[in-house]
Amino acid sequence: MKFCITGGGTGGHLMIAEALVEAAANEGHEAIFIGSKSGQDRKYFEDHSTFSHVYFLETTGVVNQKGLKKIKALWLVLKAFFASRAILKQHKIAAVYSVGGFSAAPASFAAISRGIPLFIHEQNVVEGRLNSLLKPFAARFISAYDENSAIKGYPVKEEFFERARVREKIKTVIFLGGSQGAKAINDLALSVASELQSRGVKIIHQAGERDYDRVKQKYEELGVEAELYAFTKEMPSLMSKADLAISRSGASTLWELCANGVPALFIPFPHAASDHQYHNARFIVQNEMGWCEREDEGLREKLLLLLDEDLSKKSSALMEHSSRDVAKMMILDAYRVVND
Ligand SMILES: CC(=O)N[C@H]1[C@@H](OP(=O)(O)OP(=O)(O)OC[C@H]2O[C@@H](n3ccc(=O)[nH]c3=O)[C@H](O)[C@@H]2O)O[C@H](CO)[C@@H](O)[C@@H]1O
Repeated sequence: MKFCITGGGTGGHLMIAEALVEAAANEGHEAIFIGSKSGQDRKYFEDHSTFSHVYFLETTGVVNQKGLKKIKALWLVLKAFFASRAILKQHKIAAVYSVGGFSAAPASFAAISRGIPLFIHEQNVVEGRLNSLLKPFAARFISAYDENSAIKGYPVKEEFFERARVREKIKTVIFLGGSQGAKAINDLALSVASELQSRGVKIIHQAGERDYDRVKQKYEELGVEAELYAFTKEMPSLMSKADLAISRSGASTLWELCANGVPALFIPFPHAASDHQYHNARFIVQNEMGWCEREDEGLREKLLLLLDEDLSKKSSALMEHSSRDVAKMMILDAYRVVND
């Protein structure tokens, strides 16, 4: 069967697109991609991907624009909608899978207008605006936070499951700032680094490209040995070494920690759309699988208090809450819906 996978803008959406195209290929299906010239879509898929064809249309976000800019953005979406209709027809697409983000709009509306089943993957607890708008027209709306979702769980790479283990005592802490790094988390790490070292707790720290040099220098000044990264491709092995994470609550990171069994103190990015990182983290807290604190709430003391916790209950609960092969299940489910 031929799929079209659409959406993107940031890594959070594009990684799901990547998981889906790989799952589709493993099941013997073909997939094309429709994304945008803006955002990171081209960086991900232009030169190298499992997609048979990739299209990057000229679109920008509509929601946050005003006045003339909004009209121009809508005009671009309209042009891209007609281009997407033609692409879907040319490739005889049987199903469109949206991973959200503004670049999903043209191909999603094109699917609806052609009567092609539309499937949506929502990464966050708070629905994106486009996803909410399209939900009533979708054949499926997949969300890891919704008990009624046709597929349970979040597409996470197998390596995170393979290296999973139940955590008990805290011997290693990992600080994670999301794909961009987070200054607030870097500052927190530096404020507790000496104390951690004196208690024999090892530090792994992903600081982000922008703040890397400053953080490196500060660790040197403190005389603290930390395993420091700007951006790393070794996330599965680094997470597996850690017993506790101090992390932003971007959806992919959150579910990777879950799959690997690493309990976390989440510190949500305060400016995320509709505060969605806070709500992602609250989902974990409500299920008694971790902690969440706002950036400004005496974080150092709270972190130090956590160091004596026995993590085994939370760690086991996280592992029980994650499902393997979610991307594969999404593809199998879409195939069934289309062929029923
Ligand atoms: C600021 C913002 O709005 N971010 C959003 C963006 O997340 P963003 O893409 O920033 O963050 P996520 O946590 O979802 O994903 C980050 C991914 O990058 C990987 N990684 C990170 C650092 C590193 O050094 N190496 C590495 O491989 C992580 O393992 C993870 O797989 O999309 C997500 C999904 O819609 C949202 O939940 C986030 O809130």
